[in-house]
Amino acid sequence: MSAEDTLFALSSGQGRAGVAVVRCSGPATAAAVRALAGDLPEPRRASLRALRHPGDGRVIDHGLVLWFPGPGSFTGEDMAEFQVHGGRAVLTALLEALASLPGLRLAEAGEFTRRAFDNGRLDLAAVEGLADLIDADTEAQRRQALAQAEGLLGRAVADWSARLTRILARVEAAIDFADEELPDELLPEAARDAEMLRSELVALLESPPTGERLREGLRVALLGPPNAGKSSLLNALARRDAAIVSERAGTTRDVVEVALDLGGYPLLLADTAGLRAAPEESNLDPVEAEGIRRSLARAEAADIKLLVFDAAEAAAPDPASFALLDRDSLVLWNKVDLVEGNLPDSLDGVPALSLSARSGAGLAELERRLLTLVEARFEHAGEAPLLTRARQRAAVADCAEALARAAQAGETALFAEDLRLALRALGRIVGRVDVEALLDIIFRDFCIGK
Ligand SMILES: Nc1nc2c(ncn2[C@@H]2O[C@H](COP(=O)(O)OP(=O)(O)OP(=O)(O)O)[C@@H](O)[C@H]2O)c(=O)[nH]1
Ligand SMILES: [K+]
Ligand SMILES: [Mg+2]
Repeated sequence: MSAEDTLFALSSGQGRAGVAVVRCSGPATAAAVRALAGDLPEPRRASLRALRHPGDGRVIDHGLVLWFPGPGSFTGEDMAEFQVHGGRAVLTALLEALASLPGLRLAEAGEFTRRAFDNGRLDLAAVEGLADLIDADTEAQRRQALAQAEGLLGRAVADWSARLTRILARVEAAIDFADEELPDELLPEAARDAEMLRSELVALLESPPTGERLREGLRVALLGPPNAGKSSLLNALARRDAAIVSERAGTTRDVVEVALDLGGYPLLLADTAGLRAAPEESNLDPVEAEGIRRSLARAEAADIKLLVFDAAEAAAPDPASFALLDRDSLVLWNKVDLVEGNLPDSLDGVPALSLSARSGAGLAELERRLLTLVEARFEHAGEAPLLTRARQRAAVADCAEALARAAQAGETALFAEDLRLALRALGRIVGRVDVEALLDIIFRDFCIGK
């Protein structure tokens, strides 16, 4: 597998389509275009050509050819795109024709992007953003992924690294010219600047993990006593029968999770087993007891808890569920179709909504309230979050720790060493150092043709 190989692959989706795109990257690209299209079209302009099989000259299809000479291409190498009719036989013939040319081979998953990275066209954080952009299901995910793919984190890392390098230069000058006349301020200034950077990084680490949640989905859990209608609400919100509903208390055992797009935000909505007070004392079916254990774990991990009660029990809500109420929750009085009169609009200071999973009353209001809660989580500075993955967060934490150690270092030489470690941690974010082990993991997430 050498960079001398020229890669090709179907870059649009698999299966029949109106138009399919086949990409090619590497030194033999120009020869491949000439072999199929007869000539090399003007760079970066779509040109209509008959594409012929180089073996027997038969016309495979008429299509658009785009020629992107390196290094100004996506991969940094010579590249071409063939846009042809997306029939299976057309693609088989075109891919076969390309494979027959010397120096060309089918690309592996993520290999185009890997070359873009190897040629310095993208840093590692941007590669991750690109993977997220391809996977984005909702509008908010798309915005965040695009900002990452366009180098948002890479620019921040470049700024932090430049500041650290200036600090390190002063400390190294203090070491190298220890015997000479140096300004007294050199080391104290370096220490002060290092501390300023450290506190900025700590503030970033302490901000909520918005970026990670936006990639994975905000975790919303439906919790409450058995038969309150949690599974019915899950189905109503998901608009499909994802969970089993029955009049038997204790129907749901395992956590049932559905992915929802709420106003452009990704949610992971979980239905859980009904909670009962002191399950270990009542002789509960062990399967249901395990279900309750899982419900409580889900409550713990949830970003937002929807506590569902039967409206008939609003006067004395079940204590096991009541115990979970906190500022991250919303109370739902379900089955209002069965009760008369108004229900309290809060419970222990937590806002409460009245609704009916059966009639649909109040569901639109629930979605509005939920969206407000979700927006409050995501829209804190109005800007795209810098950190979107645990890997990036860990590297920033390593950098901040090294800076904290630097502040404690008694000796100038140790101070310099910690600053170098801090710089190294930043280099890991963009893939400048310690990159080999990571690459396979990151590029594996891509599909062939990307
Ligand atoms: N009348 C009325 N019945 C409802 C409503 N929501 C749910 N039910 C009924 O209440 C019963 C229990 O509903 P589920 O959705 O299974 O309740 P659950 O909270 O998931 O129950 P467990 O999984 O056993 O904890 C079923 O017979 C539902 O049809 C509602 O809004 N109005
Ligand atoms: K039930
Ligand atoms: Mg249920």
